[in-house]
Amino acid sequence: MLLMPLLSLEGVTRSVELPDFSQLDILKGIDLDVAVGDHISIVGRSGSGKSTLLNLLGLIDNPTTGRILFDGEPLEKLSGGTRDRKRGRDVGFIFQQFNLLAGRTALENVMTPLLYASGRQFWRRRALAQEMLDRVGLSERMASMPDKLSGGEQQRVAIARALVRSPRLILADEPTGALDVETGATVMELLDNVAEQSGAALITITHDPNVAALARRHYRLDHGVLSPIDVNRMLATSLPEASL
Ligand SMILES: Nc1ncnc2c1ncn2[C@@H]1O[C@H](COP(=O)(O)OP(=O)(O)OP(=O)(O)O)[C@@H](O)[C@H]1O
Repeated sequence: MLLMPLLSLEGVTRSVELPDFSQLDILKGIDLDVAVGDHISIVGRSGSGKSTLLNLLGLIDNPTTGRILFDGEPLEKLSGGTRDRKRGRDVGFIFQQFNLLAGRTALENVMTPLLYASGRQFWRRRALAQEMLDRVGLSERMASMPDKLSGGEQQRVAIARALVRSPRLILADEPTGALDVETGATVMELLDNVAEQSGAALITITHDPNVAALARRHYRLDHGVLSPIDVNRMLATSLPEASL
């Protein structure tokens, strides 16, 4: 029996109207199925449409045409409030610049998403945040402020925060972009492991082929067109970033 994908994009396009009333087609006919436990990478150069696609994958924007299904349910059928709750509960975001709250400890940062949870997750928020920080290897740094943590440690706090509500989909937008190569590789390995342990799907959007290579399925976004790629061949031929 085939498992139903967690997230499906069917013929998705996204266009905007420019000030001169012409139409800019940013995303063109995108088909993508993301299953529970998948790790997908999407590479693309600047301006290829990565952020636009991320906003669709993250249940933030609507396609211009085509459909997005989450758990087999078309998103256009959901009210704004239901969609917001689904995003809060089921989608975790990780960004290049960590986006931690300054002046709040690592533990408080990780607890923040649980303030919007209900029931057990809300009442157990401190213990759940402690468990998550432990899983990313920061049990000794729970009381530290972000500005006292290294870049790699800050990104591990951000990973703990993204995963603390046990989302089923994790979107990582240039997660290693602000880290040196070695720290970036360690952080990606950790992210891959904790996502897998949680049974979540992980989508990594990056311009870096080495980061993309860590995923199990690889895609390239080029002028709004998404196509599968053989990332190992791309690495072997050492194509420069501009040719992604
Ligand atoms: N609302 C908008 N109005 C006009 N043009 C837009 C709008 N949103 C995006 N674009 C254009 O669409 C293209 C894709 O934008 P997008 O931000 O998705 O690219 P990107 O791949 O994320 O780029 P980068 O890696 O530089 O952030 C760009 O040329 C951008 O200027």
